[in-house]
Amino acid sequence: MPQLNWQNHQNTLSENGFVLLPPLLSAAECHQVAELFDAQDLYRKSIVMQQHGYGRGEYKYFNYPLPPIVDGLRHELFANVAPVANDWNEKLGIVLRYPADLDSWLATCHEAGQKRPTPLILKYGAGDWNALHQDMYGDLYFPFQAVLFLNQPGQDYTGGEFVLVEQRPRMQSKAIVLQPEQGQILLFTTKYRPAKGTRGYHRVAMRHGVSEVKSGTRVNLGLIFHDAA
Ligand SMILES: O=C(O)CCC(=O)C(=O)O
Ligand SMILES: [Fe+2]
Repeated sequence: MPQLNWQNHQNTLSENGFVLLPPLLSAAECHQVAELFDAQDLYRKSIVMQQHGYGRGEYKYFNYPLPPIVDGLRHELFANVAPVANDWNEKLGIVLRYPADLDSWLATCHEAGQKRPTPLILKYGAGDWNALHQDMYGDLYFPFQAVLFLNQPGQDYTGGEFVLVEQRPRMQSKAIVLQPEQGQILLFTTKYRPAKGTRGYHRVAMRHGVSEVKSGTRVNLGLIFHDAA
């Protein structure tokens, strides 16, 4: 991964509950990752979203061992946002602290029975979309997750914006709509973020989804840092 100004990105993530990193992968590298969608033997489970009421489209959970690029990004991102995760838990009065490295955190997940890998690859064609949701797979969770955008909007697909919704307590929700470039990574809140009020911090729940793809194909890589029960 090229050198990033992590201090700035950590601050933005902490303040807003999401941060869009500058493009980190070339178009050719994105293409290679997107092609994994059709690889045999890499996956533990395939989901056809319309069969579950999740929207429309298909996604697949990788099996261990993860492809090196997926594993490398998962480790590098975790190490750089774990300090923000700990700061959030402190602000929200949650006692759990995350270790500095992903392997120690995954060992904790595995000991608690959350052993199945959660990184996934999603493919949407025209008419496909992803309903607003949260990716919880057990009691243990990490407060951030990431998506890597593998196609170029306007060129490879139209529509298919990434949508974040903040469910503010006793107020109407706020929507954030993003259309990142190919090769960008978005880090965002998995469950809730701390927001400062008059009496300290309170929890603002966040959900994410994808608006309907109007044309073309949109493939994304999802990186979730807790494993699944
Ligand atoms: O396709 C997307 O951008 C959303 C993927 C998603 O929901 C996830 O990675 O958890
Ligand atoms: Fe998701």
